Amino acid sequence: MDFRIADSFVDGLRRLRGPDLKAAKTAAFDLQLDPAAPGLRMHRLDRAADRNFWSVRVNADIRIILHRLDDALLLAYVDHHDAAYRWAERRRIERHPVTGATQIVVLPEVAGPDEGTAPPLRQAADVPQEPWHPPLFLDLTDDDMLGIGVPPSELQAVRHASSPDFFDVAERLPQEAVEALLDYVSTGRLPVRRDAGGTAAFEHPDDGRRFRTIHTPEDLRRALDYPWDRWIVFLHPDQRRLVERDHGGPVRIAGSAGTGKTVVALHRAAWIARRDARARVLLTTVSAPLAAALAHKLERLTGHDSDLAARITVRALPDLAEDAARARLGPVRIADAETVRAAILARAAGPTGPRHLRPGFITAEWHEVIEARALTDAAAYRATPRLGRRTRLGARQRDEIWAVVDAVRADLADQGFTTLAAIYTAIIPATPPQGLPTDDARFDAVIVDEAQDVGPAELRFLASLARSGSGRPDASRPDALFFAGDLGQRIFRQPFSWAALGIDIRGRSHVLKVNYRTSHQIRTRADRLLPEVLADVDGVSEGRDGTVSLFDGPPPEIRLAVDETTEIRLITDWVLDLLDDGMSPEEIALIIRDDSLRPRAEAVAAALGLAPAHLGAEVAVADGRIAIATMHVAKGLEFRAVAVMACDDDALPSAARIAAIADEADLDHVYDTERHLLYVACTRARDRLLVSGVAPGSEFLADLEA
Ligand SMILES: Nc1ncnc2c1ncn2[C@@H]1O[C@H](COP(=O)(O)OP(=O)(O)OP(=O)(O)O)[C@@H](O)[C@H]1O
Repeated sequence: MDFRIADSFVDGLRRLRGPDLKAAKTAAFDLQLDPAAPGLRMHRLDRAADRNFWSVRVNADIRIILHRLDDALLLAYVDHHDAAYRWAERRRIERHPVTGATQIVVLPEVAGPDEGTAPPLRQAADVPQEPWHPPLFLDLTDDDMLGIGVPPSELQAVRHASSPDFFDVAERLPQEAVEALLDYVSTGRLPVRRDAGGTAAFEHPDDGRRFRTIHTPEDLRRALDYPWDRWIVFLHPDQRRLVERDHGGPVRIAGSAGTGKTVVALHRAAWIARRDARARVLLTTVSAPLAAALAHKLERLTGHDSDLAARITVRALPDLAEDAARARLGPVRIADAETVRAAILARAAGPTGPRHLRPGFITAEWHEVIEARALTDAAAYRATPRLGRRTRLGARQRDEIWAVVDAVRADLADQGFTTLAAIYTAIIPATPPQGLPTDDARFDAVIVDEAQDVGPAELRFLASLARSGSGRPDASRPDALFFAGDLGQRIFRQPFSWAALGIDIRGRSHVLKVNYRTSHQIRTRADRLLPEVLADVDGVSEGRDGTVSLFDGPPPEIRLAVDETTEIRLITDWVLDLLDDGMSPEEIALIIRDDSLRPRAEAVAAALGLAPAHLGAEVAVADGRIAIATMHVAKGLEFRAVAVMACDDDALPSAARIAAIADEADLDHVYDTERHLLYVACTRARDRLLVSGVAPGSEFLADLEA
């Protein structure tokens, strides 16, 4: 007997509390163990249009709605008695006549006011005339719509849907149909239909979005443990394919913010570890707070499976490098940016320093080129392309710079410091097999999130961590390297060629297109900050066109105030409205460009009478507190409502950063990353977004408004 749960069951569970929730889970486990157990008091629902719906008594008030076939049970829904019955009476579970996908169809003829097909009629006399909006899908034939999975009963409603009411209709449609219709609205074309080729019931690729087959009690426990996290149980068919496929070499998953790249990376790690009971997997990312967030999510995904958890290492890239360096070199102390700046200044401005090169230029060259690539000798530096830094440097100038770099490295060593380049040089094996990390220290699969911010030396280090059958690192081995990232969110690193370092993802780059996080209105607005197609140095392009959000919400607000006090007041009022609407403080974040703007965010919290949670490596979101985060820290987080505040003309792009530019060509890099920062900040919002500043405001706001 096949046993499954539906996403609607998980949604129902999410609304239950305390003893009801516990009892519903217990009943679900009992059903899985023995659906014929007499204690379950199961009976067929006489008034349901679908004759396979049964009710199971959980306690005096709660009922599970079961869909029962001879050879399959599906936990379809759970709720208080009357609501559960009403749900079942209005639905039918059926296979789509054209696509073959199994769908939960809402029956229009008995639809209630919350799910009626026609908008209510208004009295012409007392309601102002609303502007007329043309139907969006009049040009589509029935066959077109059936081909994308619109249930036959919804053809009329879809045909007449216009932009203001599309999402009302969409609530009754299966996700695959909503996605295809939105794609049609944005591109004028229907997506090519996935041919499911005569799959059995519940085995169509789209069925995985809403039904999950449960094989063991452990499977069920995992699915019900955190019912509020749908991604743990239900994947989009594209996500599932990328997780479970043999890619035949290094692969990169792209997609704009909120399309589930991290979710795919997490599932991939768990999938590889489950597939091979001896596999060791590394799941890594670019900073410690992001790694902590990954570890937390992975724990949810793997549940109590301690063997699985033990074989998946989650660690931030800098920490991995430091661990490896310690193992090789003993205790290490890495020079921070300020120490490096001071050391360069002392050498470059001294009597032997180069005449025509400013210390600021050398410092940028140190970070962007020399350290990022872990260069150790002048010849390598001379031969290095300087992407993103277009000032042409002759061989003599490069030698002059190298002389400073050499001296600075020696000075730092005298002070007991090492540099990242020294670390990477020590830990990246140059000529195998000498210097290889032992096999125990390497991994069968290396999975990297936020890959857009990985630098060249880090990429080589990652490749060296991939284990192969021969005992040598072999990054081209299928499954060895899996990257997830978005070029539009590159905020730390200069671009560089992955192919030149032997990591060739050409032909293995995939773009996710369904945005689960951000409302249609917020996503389309934020997307205006970036070009439709971004390409990396190797010419691999990532298109953002055709991306869809599955829900809608209020349009984002962009407001400029005459001064800081007025801005603080307008944000305070905005948050008060949200709180009045029932949002909790911890669902709201104030995001600022950098720490210098923190007092303005604190003033908003104070005006609201709320304690702030200053997010960072140590502090997390806390109940009853409003979050304050810089744009860099906000990366990887999400909130129901976000105010991106203090977007003044000198804050974004950062005037301080622009003033520090030594190479005019760096201006592009600074502008790009500042723009990306605003994009990252705006896309942390699920439902509500306010972008504010003091007039005239950041020049980027015009793009958001355009
Ligand atoms: N299959 C899914 N079903 C439901 N929700 C999903 C699914 N996949 C992703 N999500 C949700 O979408 C949101 C964004 O997911 P995720 O963080 O993986 O996106 P991302 O592409 O990595 O975003 P970013 O680029 O901003 O880091 C999360 O709330 C996640 O739970």
